[in-house]
Amino acid sequence: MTEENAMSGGGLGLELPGNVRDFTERLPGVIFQFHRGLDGHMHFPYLAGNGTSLPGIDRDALGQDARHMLDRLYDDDYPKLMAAIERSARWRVPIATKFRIRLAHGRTRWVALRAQPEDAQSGVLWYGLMIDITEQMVEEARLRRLSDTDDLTGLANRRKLMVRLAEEISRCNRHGSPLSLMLIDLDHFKRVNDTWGHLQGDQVLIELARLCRKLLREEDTIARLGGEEFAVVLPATPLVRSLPLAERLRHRIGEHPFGIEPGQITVSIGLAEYRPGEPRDVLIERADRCLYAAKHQGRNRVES
Ligand SMILES: Nc1nc2c(ncn2[C@@H]2O[C@H](COP(=O)(O)OP(=O)(O)OP(=O)(O)O)[C@@H](O)[C@H]2O)c(=O)[nH]1
Repeated sequence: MTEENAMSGGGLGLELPGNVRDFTERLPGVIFQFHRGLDGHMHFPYLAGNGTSLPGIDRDALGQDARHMLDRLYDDDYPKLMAAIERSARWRVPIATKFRIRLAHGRTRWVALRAQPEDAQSGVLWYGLMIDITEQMVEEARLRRLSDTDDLTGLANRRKLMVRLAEEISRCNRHGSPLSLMLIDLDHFKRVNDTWGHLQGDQVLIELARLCRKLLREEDTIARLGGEEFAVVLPATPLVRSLPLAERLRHRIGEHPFGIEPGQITVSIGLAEYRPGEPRDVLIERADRCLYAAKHQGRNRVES
């Protein structure tokens, strides 16, 4: 069978436009054969497509050595792709993965790769395709940001906080590192709204978020749980360190003008340190009980 016949649409009577090379070079992606030899050497015996996903990468060089592409992968993505290739070679299962690649002029593109392995005389041969999915990934990241963010303050929202807390708890249980959870609630916020109006109330919430961001570390996740309640996840922080931090935060908030006058805005804070093995909700309940105690004992205070 000639190359043309093989691609001619079989019994459907469809004619391939032009020759196969013209056809493949117009595809909005790349089709390829990828070979890994018994000695581990990798190369692309065949590579065709309009190449939009690979500008700056010399195709002829890839025909000799796949490293010309693999060397451009992001550090995090390289081991992921290597593991996918290894798994596919060992179990003869298809590869379905995606990775980021650095192209000419500092550009980064996301590439989706699908490939089917076959036994080859001197190793494994994959037949596959690569498609540029950068736009889709950018849009996904935008939507994820939206669904993780509190509209008013730009902080993480409750959903995001729960995810981060679960991640940090699992890290604690694995490595035994300390973790604190801080719940912050504005005192008499209803009075603030009633006295200065809801818009000014909103400004207070925005300013409080800014102040927390400024006073806390980059690794700390600050979230607005809703209304006038906030939470902070403090990784690698035992109570002996989070307690003075909470006191400092409370103090700084109390003396901040907030566009009204200093002393009008105060917060109550409940603080709890994670106990290894404890479920997430129990930690939250303990911090919440401390917050309740702080309110009950007169507000503008920290309880742990
Ligand atoms: N401006 C503004 N106010 C909000 C928002 N969300 C909740 N609030 C107000 O926050 C107030 C919360 O009132 P309460 O739950 O009684 O609590 P509080 O007045 O802060 O009293 P304590 O918490 O007991 O000190 C209500 O007046 C809500 O309307 C918001 O997004 N913007």
